[in-house]
Amino acid sequence: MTEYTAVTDVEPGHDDVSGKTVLSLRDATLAYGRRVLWRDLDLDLRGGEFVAVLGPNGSGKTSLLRVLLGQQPLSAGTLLIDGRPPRRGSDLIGYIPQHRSVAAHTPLRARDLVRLGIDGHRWGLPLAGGRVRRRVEELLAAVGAAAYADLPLGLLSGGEQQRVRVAQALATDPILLLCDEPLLSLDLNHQRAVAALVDRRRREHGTAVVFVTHEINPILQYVDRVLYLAEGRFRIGPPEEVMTSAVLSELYGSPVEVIRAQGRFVVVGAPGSDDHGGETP
Ligand SMILES: Nc1ncnc2c1ncn2[C@@H]1O[C@H](COP(=O)(O)OP(=O)(O)OP(=O)(O)O)[C@@H](O)[C@H]1O
Repeated sequence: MTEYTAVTDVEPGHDDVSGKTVLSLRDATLAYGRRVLWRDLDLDLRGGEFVAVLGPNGSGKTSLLRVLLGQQPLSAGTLLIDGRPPRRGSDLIGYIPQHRSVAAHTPLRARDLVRLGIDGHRWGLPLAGGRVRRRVEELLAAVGAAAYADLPLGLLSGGEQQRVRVAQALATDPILLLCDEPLLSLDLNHQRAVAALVDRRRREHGTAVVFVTHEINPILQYVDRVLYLAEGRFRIGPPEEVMTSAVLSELYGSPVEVIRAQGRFVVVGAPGSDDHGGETP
C-alpha cells in the first residue's frame, strides 16, 4: 500500500472554500449552431462538493468542462467562478484532461509535467527555483508518485500517468477541480486510487469537484450529486434520486431500466450505447 503525505505545507494558495459557492450557473444554455446540448441549466456548487456528470456520448459533458474553463462561451445564461466570470488559464481551477497515452519516446518526465502545472502559465515570471522544486516534490509525494518522478512519462503505466496528472491539476491549489473521465482505461485498483486522491483533496482542502464519467459505480461512495445530461435535457440531484428508471426514461424519452444491485447501479436499455450510467454487474 502506498503511503501518501498530505499537501498541507505547500505555498499558501487559495483560501479554503468549504461550504462557499465556488461555481454558479444560471439559465445556462450551450448550443453549437442549431444543436442544443443543454438548456436552462442551474447549478450552484459549493466547496467540498463532489458532482458527477453522466450522460451518453455527445451529450455535452466535455463541453460543460470547456465552458467552466472559460474556453467556450455559453450561448445564453451566466457563469460565475468564485463570484467572477470565467477566465482562461485561471489558477482557481485544476483540470485533469481525458487520459491519452503518452508516446514512449517523449523526454518529458513526471516532475516536468507537474512543474508545468505550477509555472506553465506564468510566462516570463518564473517562481524562485527552490520554492518550485519543493512544491513539485510535495505534489508528487501527495499522489504517491515520488518513486517515478524522474522517469519519462511515456514509460509510466496509465495509472501512474494519471497520478501525475492529478498532481499537475493540484499544482495551483485550485478551489475547483475538473476531471474529464480520469478513470478511463485504468484497472480497478488504479481507478480506486485515483478516485480516492480526488476525494481526499476535496475533504482536506474543501475543493469542489466536477467529475465527468461514464460509470458512476467506481466513485459512487464520494458523489454528492449527479448531473445527468441526455437528449438536450438534464437532471441534477443525489444519485438515488437521479439514477432511477423513471428519471432516465424521461431524460432519454424511451424506456430505460435502472437496477440497484449490491450497492451499484446497472443501467439497461439506454439508447446509443450500453456503457454509461453504470457498469454491468
Ligand atoms: N466546437 C464545436 N463546434 C461544434 N460542435 C461541437 C464542438 N465541440 C463539440 N461539438 C459537438 O458537441 C457534441 C458534444 O460534445 P462533447 O465532447 O461535449 O460530448 P461528451 O458528452 O463529452 O461526449 P463523450 O462522452 O463522447 O466524450 C458532440 O456531438 C460534438 O461533436
